[in-house]
Amino acid sequence: MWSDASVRESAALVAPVSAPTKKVSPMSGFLKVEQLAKAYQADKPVFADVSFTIDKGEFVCIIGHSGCGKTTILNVLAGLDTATSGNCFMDGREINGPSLERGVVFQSHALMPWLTVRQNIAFAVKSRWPEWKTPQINLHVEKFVALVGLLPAIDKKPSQLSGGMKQRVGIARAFAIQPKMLLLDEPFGALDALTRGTIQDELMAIVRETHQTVFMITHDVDEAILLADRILLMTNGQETDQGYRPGGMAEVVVNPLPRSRTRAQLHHLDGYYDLRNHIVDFLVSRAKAH
Ligand SMILES: Nc1ncnc2c1ncn2[C@@H]1O[C@H](COP(=O)(O)OP(=O)(O)OP(=O)(O)O)[C@@H](O)[C@H]1O
Repeated sequence: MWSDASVRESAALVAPVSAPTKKVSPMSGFLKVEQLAKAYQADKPVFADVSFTIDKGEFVCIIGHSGCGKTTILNVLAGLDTATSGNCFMDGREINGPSLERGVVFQSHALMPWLTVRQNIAFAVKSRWPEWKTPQINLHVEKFVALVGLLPAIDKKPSQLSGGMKQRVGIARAFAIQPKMLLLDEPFGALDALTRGTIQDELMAIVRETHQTVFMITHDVDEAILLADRILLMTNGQETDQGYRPGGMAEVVVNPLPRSRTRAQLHHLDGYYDLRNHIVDFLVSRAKAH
């Protein structure tokens, strides 16, 4: 899933803001996904009839077994892939290509190895605001590098950074273009547990502070419970006695835990185990991985 990450990310960074389109959606919500389907084989769609909305400032995670189509949905939202049928709208406009209105972070950080941290982020900032002069770009870059605690490494190249630091740069870059929406495809998947926890905390703090709208793929149930306001549960496509049934959205779970939750106290909160068991039960008995 990750081999084409740098191509996808570069496309997302350099593409112009999508032009307005005429289609208007009847559903409410900042992001609207309507009856999305993707089929590589016409008779066996990976998923079908996927509809959901995300409100402004909401953090939504999607969970499902490998192959159910999570990355495909994220790529369609990023404008890097097209659905076989259905529509996606953000802020009233149809998504029909990559746009700097949507920041994307992949599992592999997809930094340009020949550029320093500052230059990697400045590249994105210049694409977003071509009229800005160098001092303004530098100030802006420094602000977001500081946000992820990387000022001491700002003039280093990716090869001089640890995996966690590189992932922080990717997050700083996504935030620096001040997108209307952040799309995160397992951004912490390649990190060790300790680093992952620290960056989860940082991401949560920045998201809360900036009221960022986020759509994130994760395989980690605790990560979803910590970060998400709502968790989308997806089933895999499967053969049944009645024939092939495409994958789809089985359930949308609202996170009842207080938004002020932290990683350290999560396990002590009322409702945590009920929520966790519900999601794990879904994955074990209803999601049907192949
Ligand atoms: N270009 C392609 N051609 C054919 N099939 C594809 C293509 N891209 C993805 N698929 C298939 O579509 C299905 C969904 O892929 P996708 O990467 O969206 O799943 P996912 O839920 O993100 O999986 P993972 O959790 O492993 O990343 C998989 O069965 C995959 O093999």
